[in-house]
Amino acid sequence: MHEGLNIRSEIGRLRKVMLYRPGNELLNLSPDTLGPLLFDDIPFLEEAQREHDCFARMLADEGVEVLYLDELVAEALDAVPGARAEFCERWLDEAGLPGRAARGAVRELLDSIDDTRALVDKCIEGVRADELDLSPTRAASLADLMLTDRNAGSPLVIDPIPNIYFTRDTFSVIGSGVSLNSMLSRTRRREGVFGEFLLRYHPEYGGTPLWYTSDRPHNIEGGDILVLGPDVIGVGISERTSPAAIDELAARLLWGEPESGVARVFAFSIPHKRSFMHLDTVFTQVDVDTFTVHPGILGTLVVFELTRGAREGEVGIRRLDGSLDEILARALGLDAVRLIKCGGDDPIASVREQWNDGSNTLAVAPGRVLVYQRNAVTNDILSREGIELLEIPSAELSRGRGGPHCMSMAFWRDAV
Ligand SMILES: NC(=O)NCCC[C@H](N)C(=O)O
Repeated sequence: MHEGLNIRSEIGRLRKVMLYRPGNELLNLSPDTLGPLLFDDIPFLEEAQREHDCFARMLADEGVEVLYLDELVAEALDAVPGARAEFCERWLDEAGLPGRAARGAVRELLDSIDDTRALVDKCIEGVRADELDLSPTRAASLADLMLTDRNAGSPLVIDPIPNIYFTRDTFSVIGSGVSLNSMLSRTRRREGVFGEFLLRYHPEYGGTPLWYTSDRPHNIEGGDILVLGPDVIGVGISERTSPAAIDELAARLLWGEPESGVARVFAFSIPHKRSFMHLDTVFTQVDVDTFTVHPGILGTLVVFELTRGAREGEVGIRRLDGSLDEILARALGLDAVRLIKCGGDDPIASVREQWNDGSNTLAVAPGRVLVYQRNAVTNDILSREGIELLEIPSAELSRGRGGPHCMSMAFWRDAV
């Protein structure tokens, strides 16, 4: 048993991880909502679940304890009297439902669900108008009527939360604390509520030190945070993560109480576009001195190092010169690191496989990583370079634009 949280690297033997198995929320995706809900296509649910179960089984076979987000949230809500009702109200606020009567009808629907995990799953699934008892006579406002009128409104009163299977993003374990992230998009901000309650009320994880909180105005997402070593993290300045959020996070990690153990924060500026969405779609660590990288990033990077400044509470910032491998070697305290290019030197394979998360790997131990099976060119190169691969079937899971690293939140790793 590994109690609590302990993440001081990206590669130490993985002991405990949090996943979320895709569920009925994917059935509430439709062509018109793909854009705002950040999907590129609609996955075939049954197959996505089969692939995800295979992912979870491979982790378990490696001796990793696999926890599920919805189960943890349900345990948290059951642990404290009143937590379930508080969660429902908070989730309703975040859903942004305009009509008062509609809100009451959704609350009734939630209250009719006995099992708390089923309640949590319902909140992820979304709510359709035809599930509600909201006759025109009960509707209190135009907003209520528009929500439920077959000809005027959308069939969905509350959207699904389909990206929640990317558990990497809404909160990030750093050391034995957590950055509860402030997500950029509306759909992903709604995910934050689940982490918030887990970290507030869960018997084991409640009371975890928070290095950042989701109510902060500056956006930061977990895919941009890589724990490179016991005292050093990397953060992407990206489409999703603003420099101001990194300033705040760094100040807290470097100076706050309780101590985080972090003494250096490397901020990597990456292009603001969907294929480079987060730092972990650009590079991930596969061994003590080895990373797999998107070749598109080589040569274009601006990097800063943030450390304690001279005066209490002050953060010193230095712009770093050098290539990505030199900067990563400096961060890890090594003479050199090896970068393995996603897709090798083939310009089409490299962009195609990066689009399908070829450089988004999850290490279960140094030199042993989970990868998507579909990225054959990259996987072949990694194997030839001596990295042991566990390949996950990935035809459907990849349609959400995230790989094994995005689909997992590591809770506990042994020291390297
Ligand atoms: N860390 C990651 O890169 N996560 C993948 C998130 C994919 C999701 N569809 C999103 O756009 O946020």
